[in-house]
Amino acid sequence: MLSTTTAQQCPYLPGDPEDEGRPTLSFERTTPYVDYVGVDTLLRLQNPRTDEPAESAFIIATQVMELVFVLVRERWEEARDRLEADDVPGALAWLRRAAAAQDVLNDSWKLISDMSPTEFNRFRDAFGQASGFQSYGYRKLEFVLGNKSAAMVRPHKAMDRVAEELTGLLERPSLYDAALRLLYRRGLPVPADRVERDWTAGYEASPEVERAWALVYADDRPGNELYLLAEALVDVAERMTRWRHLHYTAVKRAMGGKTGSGGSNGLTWLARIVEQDVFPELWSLRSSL
Ligand code: HEM
Ligand SMILES: N[C@@H](CC(=O)c1ccccc1NC=O)C(=O)O
Repeated sequence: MLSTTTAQQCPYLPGDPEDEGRPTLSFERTTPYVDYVGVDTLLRLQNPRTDEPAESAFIIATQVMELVFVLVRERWEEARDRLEADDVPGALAWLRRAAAAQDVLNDSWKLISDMSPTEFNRFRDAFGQASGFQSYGYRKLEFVLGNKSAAMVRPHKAMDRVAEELTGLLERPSLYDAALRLLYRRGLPVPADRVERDWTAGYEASPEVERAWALVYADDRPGNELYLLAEALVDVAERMTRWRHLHYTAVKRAMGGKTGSGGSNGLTWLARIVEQDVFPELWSLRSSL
């Protein structure tokens, strides 16, 4: 019963002779936790423009995804750098961690996946022309994966730092380029125009690259690190496509086939993106194995 609760039974009450081993309770200013994590700053970012509760969920889901985009990109960049350094086990470890972060990213759709058109309409006017299409965090992810397009830097031109970072990623080999360059160094018949090229150009699938991967798949023993690499890339690719598909379904559910706030024709445009395979040859080779 509550009334009989004594100081000894409560782990937080001070004055207990056996205080050691318990958490610190007094601080001069804020707590070190609030300082380190930036909790006050973080929570100041909650500024819904309407009273519709679904708007709060929409903003938080978007913010959560923007944060996890950063983690996924950092991990893919680590994996890319490990591949460029011929360290396949290192790359595999980073790809595994990236896939775990992608799982969290995909799970965060649950925060808004049941939003109805009526709820969405109650705050849709409030954000004007804002659209996820303008997310530079997402664009960086696409560039690191290898889906390059100079036109996609344009919306960010007025933000010098962002435009510079995007251009930097546009101009260097992607994660997939790094994997193909490694296959080449390991003696697989990757065509020369995939080993050195204008990295700003979009990736085009190639039958020769498919054949090179097929040679890797000929030895599926766990000791073949190139086979493990291929399958780790497929894990990443599948999760990316799943994100796009979850997005597509959320859009279909919340706004049907209406025009997007970013100016696209919405679902029709997003459907084309869902259909594009990530690391295309790693999927096409499965028809001939
Ligand atoms: C139910 C909620 C959502 C709806 C109705 C929606 C709607 C749309 C639409 C219609 C587009 C096409 C571009 C346009 O014309 O606006 C789009 C693009 C996009 N959205 Fe969403 N979205 C939702 C949630 C989210 C969330 C939570 C994120 C996470 C950041 C997000 C990120 C993106 C991105 C990155 C694009 C560009 C995709 C690409 O370029 O391939 N969206 N969204
Ligand atoms: N394109 C969406 C809105 C949208 O995308 C959006 C708007 C504001 C803040 C985040 C967004 N996220 C996702 O795409 C629409 O057409 O309503």
